[in-house]
Parts: sequence; structure tokens; C-alpha cells
Amino acid sequence: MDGGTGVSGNPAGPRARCLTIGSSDSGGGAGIQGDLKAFARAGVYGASVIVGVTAQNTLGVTATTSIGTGMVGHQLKAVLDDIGTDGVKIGTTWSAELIWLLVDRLVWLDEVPVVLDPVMVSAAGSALGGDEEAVTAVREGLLPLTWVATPNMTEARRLTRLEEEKDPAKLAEAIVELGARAALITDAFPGGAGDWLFDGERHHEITGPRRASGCDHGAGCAHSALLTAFLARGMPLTRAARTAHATVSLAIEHGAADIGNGRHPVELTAGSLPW
Ligand SMILES: Nc1ncnc2c1ncn2[C@@H]1O[C@H](COP(=O)(O)OP(=O)(O)O)[C@@H](O)[C@H]1O
Ligand SMILES: Cc1ncc(COP(=O)(O)O)c(N)n1
Repeated sequence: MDGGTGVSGNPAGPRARCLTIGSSDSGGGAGIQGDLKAFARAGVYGASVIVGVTAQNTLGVTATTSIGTGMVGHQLKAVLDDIGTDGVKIGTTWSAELIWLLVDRLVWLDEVPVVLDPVMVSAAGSALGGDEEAVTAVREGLLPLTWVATPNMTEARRLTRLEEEKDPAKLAEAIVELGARAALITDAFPGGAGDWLFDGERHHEITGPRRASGCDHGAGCAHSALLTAFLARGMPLTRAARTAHATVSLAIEHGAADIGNGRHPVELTAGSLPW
């Protein structure tokens, strides 16, 4: 029973566990660090598999390196053999080799929600991987394992190769056609704010006020990590998508304006979550 909240996780029962697969942000606002903060905020236990490291702050990314697939494999095995997971979030995916390793390992996870946030550029505009070969591997390998893909409009165009498409509904349908169970296009309304969800059958517009605080570093990471945590806790998809947007919107409005001199980080402390 979920007591009418739509959340079936039992507060007295075992904690839900989530795994983020992504890269370190030395500035602490996005990437693995942002994901773990979002997991904590959503009340799930967070584990991480680091596939890359960025030298980054609120002004941008100054250097990157990827972790060898052997070490990524060891991390995945260490987490999955012992801790296990009720939800997986995938962020930066640097190379086709890495993506195919993830496909090989994640295909064995039964009935665990997989959220793919195909990060290609940071909020400050820095490139974070994703060459053509990697995009092909995401399309052919990862999307068919994905429960919800959460690209922004630019990433959705790149993934679908519909470079001129302006309609989020068409992009979302194309992503589902490529194999994802659902697509949630973020920041889908020019001039407004909100996301477009296609759950495989129906379209849902998720709208809200546009925040102008300048604190959006880590917004995409927080959004997809919260979505993963909510799904891991048993929340239905449409409600999880709406709650993730509302929570991130507040995290932008009440962001960490005192941190850094560029796009300040989101701050996930404002507002209440439904448990
Ligand atoms: N200025 C804003 N005001 C309110 N919500 C926003 C704003 N910018 C982004 N969002 C929301 O933050 C979440 C992450 O979206 P987005 O910034 O597009 O991610 P990404 O970093 O992947 O581009 C989405 O729910 C989106 O609607
Ligand atoms: C290591 C890493 N991963 C992801 C992002 C995306 O950040 P945002 O959530 O602002 O789009 C980032 N800037 N750095």
C-alpha cells in the first residue's frame, strides 16, 4: 500500500538503492557529486561508478579524462555483487567502448528502472564527450535498455538525427521508436519552462514558471537523478517526472548563488518531497 501517495516504498522497510554511472565534477554541483546529493535528498542510498573525471567549476570545464573500461567494469561488479540497485542513472558516456561495456552489464538487470541522461554539453556550454561513434552506440545499445531517456532538445535532436526538428513530441516519439520505453525532453518550451513526457502511449506536458536566478549548474543531473530515485521508490512515471521538475525548479530558484562566479549550482534543499 502506498497510503494514497503513489509511492509504494515502505518507509520502515529496506531503503531503495540507486546507482549513478557518470563523471566527477570537481566543482561539486553536477555529475556524480550532484547525483549523490540528489539521491540523498530523495531518501535513497546512492552508489557511483565513475567513468570520467572533469576539472570543472561554475565557469566551465578545463580538462577531462576518461576511466579505462577495465576499471569501470570492476566498479560495476563491486557495486552490483554486494549492494545491488533498484535504479540506475547513466550520465556522461564518453566512448562507444564504454557504452558497449555498460550494455553488456546492464542487460542482466531485470525490472530495474534505467534512466539515461545523455549528457553531451554542460550548462556552461563545455563539451562532455559524445562523438558520432558514441552516439551510434547509445542509439543501438543503450536506448533499448532505457526506461526513460531525459535529453534536452539539443541532445534529443542529436540522438534522433532529426537536426531541424522543433517539436518535442516528435523528438520524444522518435526516441521511443529507437527503443526507450519513454522519453522526457527537458526544457522543451522556448520562452517557458518545463518538460515533455511521452510515456510510450500518451503525451504529457509538464510546465512551471521559468526561474532566472542564474543557478542552473547541475539542473539536468539533479533532475535525472531525482527521477531515478523516485522510480526506484515505486512512484509512477508521470508523477515522478512532475515531482522531479518541480523539485529542480525550486532548486534553481533557491540555488547556491554564493558559490562560484559563473552558472551557480542548484541547491536541493528547498521545498518538500512527498514522504
Ligand atoms: N530556468 C529554469 N526554470 C525552471 N526550470 C528549469 C529551468 N532550466 C531548466 N529547468 C528544468 O530543470 C530540469 C533540467 O533541465 P535542463 O536544464 O534542460 O537539463 P540539461 O542540463 O540536461 O540541459 C528540467 O526539469 C527543466 O525543465
Ligand atoms: C561531470 C559532469 N556531468 C554532467 C554535467 C552536466 O551538468 P548539467 O546538469 O548542468 O547539465 C556536468 N556539467 N559535468
